[in-house]
Amino acid sequence: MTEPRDAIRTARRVVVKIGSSSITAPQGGVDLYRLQALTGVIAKRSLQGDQVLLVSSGAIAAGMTSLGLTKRPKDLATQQAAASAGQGGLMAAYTNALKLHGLNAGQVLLTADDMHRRSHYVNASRTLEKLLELEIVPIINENDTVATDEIRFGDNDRLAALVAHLVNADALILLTDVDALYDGHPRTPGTTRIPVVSSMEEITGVDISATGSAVGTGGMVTKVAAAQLATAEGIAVLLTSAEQAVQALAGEDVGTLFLPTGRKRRARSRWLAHASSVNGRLVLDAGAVEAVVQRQTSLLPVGVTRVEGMFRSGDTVDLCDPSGAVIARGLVSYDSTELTRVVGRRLDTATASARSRGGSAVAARTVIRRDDLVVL
Ligand SMILES: Nc1ncnc2c1ncn2[C@@H]1O[C@H](COP(=O)(O)OP(=O)(O)O)[C@@H](O)[C@H]1O
Ligand SMILES: N[C@@H](CCC(=O)OP(=O)(O)O)C(=O)O
Repeated sequence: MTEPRDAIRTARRVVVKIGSSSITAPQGGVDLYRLQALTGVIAKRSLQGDQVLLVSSGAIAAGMTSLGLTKRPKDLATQQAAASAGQGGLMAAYTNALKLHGLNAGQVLLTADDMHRRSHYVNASRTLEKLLELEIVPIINENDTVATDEIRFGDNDRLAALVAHLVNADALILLTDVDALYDGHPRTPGTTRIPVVSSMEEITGVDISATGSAVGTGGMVTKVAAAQLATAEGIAVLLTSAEQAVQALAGEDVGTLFLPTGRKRRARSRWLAHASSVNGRLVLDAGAVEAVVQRQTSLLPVGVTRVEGMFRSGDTVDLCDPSGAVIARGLVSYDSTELTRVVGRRLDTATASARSRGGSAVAARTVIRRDDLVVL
């Protein structure tokens, strides 16, 4: 019988995420000792022939010393300045540490837009694939210096899950300053480690609200959300402390293992379901909901009852059932103004109807092709 943690031990492509608190000091600056311990673990796995990508936080915390700060800055501009001052040194530390093992590191800084836009996403995927092919260890972080409050990931746990989708990883390892998810705040007496989570419902009552270290951002909430994102796409997730990284990668019974809850889908579907940004909503009638969800057919104008939001052809829109619940997502082949003129019409009558209603003809066509649709 296979052990659940074999999924981690045997994974060929692994995304490891390390939090700020695990590679920097509480008052700022890179903690070289702990960074080298981490690179030792990554190098061992890489030299075994597996592919490891590292998502590393810590630029802001690393840059605090250059700015003369002893606390993580709260405002965006100072965070960006700290990240700018810190990212170079952080990357240099990784480059030097991996070199000791004969490995090269490649820096990849991503913005939320790189995930939202299909062309950027595909481009990022190509870059990462090339780095892996060349046996260069990708070291990924958010491009903090150009991110604004509205368009930032904010936490690297989500970024790590999206990177795991992007490269179709077999496993995601979230390394932090606590050795596992506990059934309450770990500082509360009597709380115990949760070794395995098979479905997110199992942990709905668990208190994950307390925030963690002085330099970290999301606490446990963002880690559980990241685990949910990755496991939904068939990726096993192991959450543990940086100190237990060796045991975690060896498949030992440490940390919390989140088992895959969904099947691996096509790359395009993964992107549509989790990374693309949604620009509008189409409300469908019951027949169209059944066609899209059960029979997985393309969506035709006749099944659309309402168009909400302003979008262009090629944008992502949510599909809702008559009660407004989102049931699917897809790439729409009409602008919103065009689509408004043909909703509810059969393909053969839509063109004429559009001409009579709007003046100019709209060539009636499929609203969303089945290949451009993902059921949620
Ligand atoms: N139920 C829980 N189990 C374990 N840790 C928890 C729980 N609830 C909150 N936490 C907190 O989450 C923290 C980890 O988050 P954070 O400091 O943001 O880490 P990182 O910098 O690695 O991203 C832990 O230090 C812990 O205090
Ligand atoms: N991009 C930021 C990290 C943001 C973040 O998610 O931090 P953490 O909660 O420590 O993983 C940085 O490099 O400082």
